[in-house]
Amino acid sequence: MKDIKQAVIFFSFYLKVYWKALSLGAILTIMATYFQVTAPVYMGKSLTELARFLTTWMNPMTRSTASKEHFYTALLMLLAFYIANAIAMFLSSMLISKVSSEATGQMRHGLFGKLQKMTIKYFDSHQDGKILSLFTSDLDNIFNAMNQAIFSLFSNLALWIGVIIVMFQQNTKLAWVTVISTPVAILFAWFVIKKARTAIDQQQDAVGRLNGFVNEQINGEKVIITNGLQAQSLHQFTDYNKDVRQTTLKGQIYSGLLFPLMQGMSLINLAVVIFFGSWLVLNDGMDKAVGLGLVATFVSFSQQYYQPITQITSIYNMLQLAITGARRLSEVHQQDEEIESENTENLPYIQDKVTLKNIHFSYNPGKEILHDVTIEVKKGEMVALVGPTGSGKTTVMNLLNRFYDVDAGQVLFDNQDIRHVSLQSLRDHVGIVLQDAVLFSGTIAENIKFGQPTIDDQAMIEAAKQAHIHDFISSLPDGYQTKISDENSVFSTGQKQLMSIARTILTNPDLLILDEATSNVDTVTENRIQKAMDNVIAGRTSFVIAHRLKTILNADKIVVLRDGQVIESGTHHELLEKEGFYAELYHNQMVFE
Ligand SMILES: Nc1ncnc2c1ncn2[C@@H]1O[C@H](COP(=O)(O)OP(=O)(O)OP(=O)(O)O)[C@@H](O)[C@H]1O
Repeated sequence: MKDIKQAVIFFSFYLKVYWKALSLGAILTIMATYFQVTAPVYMGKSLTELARFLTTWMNPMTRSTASKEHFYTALLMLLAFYIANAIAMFLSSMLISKVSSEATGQMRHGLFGKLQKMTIKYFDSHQDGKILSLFTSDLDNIFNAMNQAIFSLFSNLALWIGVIIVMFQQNTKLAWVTVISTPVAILFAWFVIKKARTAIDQQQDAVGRLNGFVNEQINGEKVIITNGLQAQSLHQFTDYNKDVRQTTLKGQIYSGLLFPLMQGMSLINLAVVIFFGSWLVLNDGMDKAVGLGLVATFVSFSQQYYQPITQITSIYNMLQLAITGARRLSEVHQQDEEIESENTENLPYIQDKVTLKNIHFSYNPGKEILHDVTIEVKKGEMVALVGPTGSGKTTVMNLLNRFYDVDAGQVLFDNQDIRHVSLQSLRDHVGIVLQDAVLFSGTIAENIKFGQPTIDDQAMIEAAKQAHIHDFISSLPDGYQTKISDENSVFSTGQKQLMSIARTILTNPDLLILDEATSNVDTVTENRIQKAMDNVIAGRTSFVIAHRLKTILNADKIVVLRDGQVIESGTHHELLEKEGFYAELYHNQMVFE
């Protein structure tokens, strides 16, 4: 029920601007229904007129007065009503399709826009695949439901009500005979739908498990091949696949049962209507020609009456999927956005220092990750953060860029708390080089100039030179215009890293955060990356997350983190002399270098 309420709010929000088109669609549907339910009356009339004509014509006394005029008029009306019905249906469905595609476009836009305002916390805690499925399966389900199911639901409901009204106008007894079996049909349909739904849920779970497995295996293919685990992988796949096959079959059997079941009910009902109709004509003293027409009319009504029940039950799943999709999209819209403080000022350039002051921080309530952390970096200096995995180095970086807000303490640029400056100006001042270099589809030039497309080529080339990647780019046939997404231009991790360093150099950040990434590359590339990093760091206020201690020997200050606490800090030599945790880390690493 809560889902349905949420879906109604969601759809009303996106559909309210289309109220005129939707009202017109509704009027056209009602008109189409009127034509459709009135047509059988003319069919009956034409048969009555034909019977009357034949009776008059077969009697030699009255033959001269026999006329087919009324028969032709009724036939023409029948034809006109069918044509009018087809035109109104066509216009209405075109209108609904237009509204559906435009509204889905708005939903897609709204979703993407919302994601752009979302906190990093959201992306940290939601899998990429799940976010992507909002754009693919959820929006597809919503579009299909709006385009087919909602239109079908409305037009079938209108048809159902219309048929009931016209049937009772035509003949109450036959109308009761036609509708009497409805509760049985709905009960059957309900039972089958419930079974089908459980089976389809199981099928979707099985498909989800299979996809998860395939995704994991593709990502880990190198490990599988190196360890010769292909046969085992295939064996596991066979089990997942079997599960999907079995649940799909079960789901299809139940959902496939619905249509023939309703069709069967409709045919039984038809036989009952013909039987009682003929009985009524023979025993009710009705004019035989009128009676024949009436039975023919109710044969048609009986089919029309069952058609909406069959259609509505068969679109139930489609509607259910759209309701789920609307709930999932609504949940995204309810997520927190990045908090832009009131009275925000622009962050001035650093004059003296950047400080993390007595920081306490937790991602989730009750589990503090950083405990009273204080770190200071003077303008133009480099501070290196070192510590075992999970000690909180990346978390410090997240706080400096205000991806998360601190629980207690302050992040200060000079004496300015970053919660009181605009997010945009903070992000303009801070440049980040991440461990995993991210390149977007487009050319190399577009990637280096990312976010500042108007910058001139000379500055871009200069940045690439400082990042030690210019020579490589120049050696490519298309140089800076080489397409990143091109199948033929697959760049190495090191090359991607250097390009992203060039991008950061070009933004000329006031504060640089560098998540050192030299573990995945060969020694030559590692040296080039190191030189590029030295270039980007030179004279710049910077925080470096160091994984390899030999790269930060020249840092102005090394801060050692353990379990979210600063346990030591000083220069490399000072820390070695202390013979504490850092000295131990350093000696241990040097053994492997
Ligand atoms: N998004 C998150 N939500 C909840 N906990 C998190 C999140 N990110 C990190 N943590 C937890 O915070 C702690 C510190 O993690 P952090 O990534 O800062 O460590 P790190 O020193 O950078 O580690 P590494 O050297 O392995 O990158 C860890 O216990 C980690 O499990």
